[in-house]
Amino acid sequence: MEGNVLVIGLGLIGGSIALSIKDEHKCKLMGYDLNQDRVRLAKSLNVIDDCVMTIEDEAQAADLIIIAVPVTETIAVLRELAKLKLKSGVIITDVGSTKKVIVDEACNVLPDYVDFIGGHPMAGSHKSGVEAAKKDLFENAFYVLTPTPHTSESAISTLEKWLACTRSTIVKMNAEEHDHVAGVVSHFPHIIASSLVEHAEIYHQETPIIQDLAAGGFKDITRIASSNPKMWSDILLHNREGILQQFEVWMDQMNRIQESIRNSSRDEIYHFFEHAKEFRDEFSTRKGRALATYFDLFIDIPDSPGVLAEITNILAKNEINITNIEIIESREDIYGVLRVSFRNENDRVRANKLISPIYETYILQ
Ligand SMILES: NC(=O)C1=CN([C@@H]2O[C@H](COP(=O)(O)OP(=O)(O)OC[C@H]3O[C@@H](n4cnc5c(N)ncnc54)[C@H](O)[C@@H]3O)[C@@H](O)[C@H]2O)C=CC1
Ligand SMILES: O=C(O)C(=O)Cc1ccc(O)cc1
Repeated sequence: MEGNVLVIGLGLIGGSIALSIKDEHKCKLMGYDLNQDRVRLAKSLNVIDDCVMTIEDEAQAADLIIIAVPVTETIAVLRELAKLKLKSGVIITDVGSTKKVIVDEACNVLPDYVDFIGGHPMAGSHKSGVEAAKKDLFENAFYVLTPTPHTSESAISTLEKWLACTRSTIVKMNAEEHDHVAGVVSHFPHIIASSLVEHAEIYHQETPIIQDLAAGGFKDITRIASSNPKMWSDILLHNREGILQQFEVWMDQMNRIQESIRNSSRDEIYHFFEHAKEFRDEFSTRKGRALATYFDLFIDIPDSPGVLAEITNILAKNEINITNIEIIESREDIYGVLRVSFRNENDRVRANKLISPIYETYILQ
């Protein structure tokens, strides 16, 4: 694709889309952020071709505008864009984690000659900022678009062509459906993750060793509690009604398991875990990966000096980039497990071919 692209909001998501588009399309990629330091950082990191000091400067020349700011700010940006004389046929999209309020506002304020299509790449991280952006962030994740019955087919198809570079799986649904689904798999779980951390904190005051012993499962289930509190407050207030309904269902479920434990009802407790396990185990066999773009290779390593260097050297010599590396368990008497994360499936497959003849490797599906 060719044209002028303007990304408004140069954080984790805006930065990642900008990198991906810049890598694939012959376009001029301009970036704007309320925080001018962020714009300059994005320029020095080569995330954008040029800095924009006010939205007016470039919005009027843009063929594609991507709004990648917190959801309440998205409303303010839409109102600002509505005051400008934009190019006829310009496509405006956003990346917000909620859709109904945003799509309704876009329909209300934008003129008819502009095509707005709500968007939500369902992948990311608890990190923020352009410094955490990566061009493969959305690879293999779902990317939801929420056209309305009035959205032109040609605008949807043009946006899909622009976004093909993300190598995500695009799915279309209406904004209400999106908010319901995102509420269940993303918004509500963020509340639970943070409440588990708060729960531990209550006991930690009397028993400080809790913080040291919190490991494995607790860390996995609460990783997202380290996300940006401002971003998540905005999301919950946008999806307020849906979230409130889910509280009812959740409380009911908690009451039921509490009751089963109170009655020492082994069968009911067993079924609670069994049922959850069965549904959870189905996730990994389904195509596409929502909310995660990690390509991990697990390697059994002896706990001896030089092993890490050996593995990273092999990968470096073969020009395979590592996005993360972590020793999961390392004790003197047993093998440790190294988790090495890659940008994409191809890198993981290549790494596995190189490492598996030397050490035992695993790929968890
Ligand atoms: N973080 C994640 O994993 C995901 C986030 N999202 C959505 O993407 C959007 C952006 O999130 P992140 O990139 O994570 O946040 P971020 O905090 O990394 O970046 C947001 C950027 O927007 C800028 N900004 C704020 N208000 C602005 C305004 N009025 N005009 C211009 N710039 C403004 C901030 O200075 C910041 O640089 C949010 O709507 C969020 O719901 C969607 C998918 C995943
Ligand atoms: O860190 C994680 O796993 C996330 O949950 C990332 C995320 C955050 C917000 C979204 O709207 C979608 C994905």
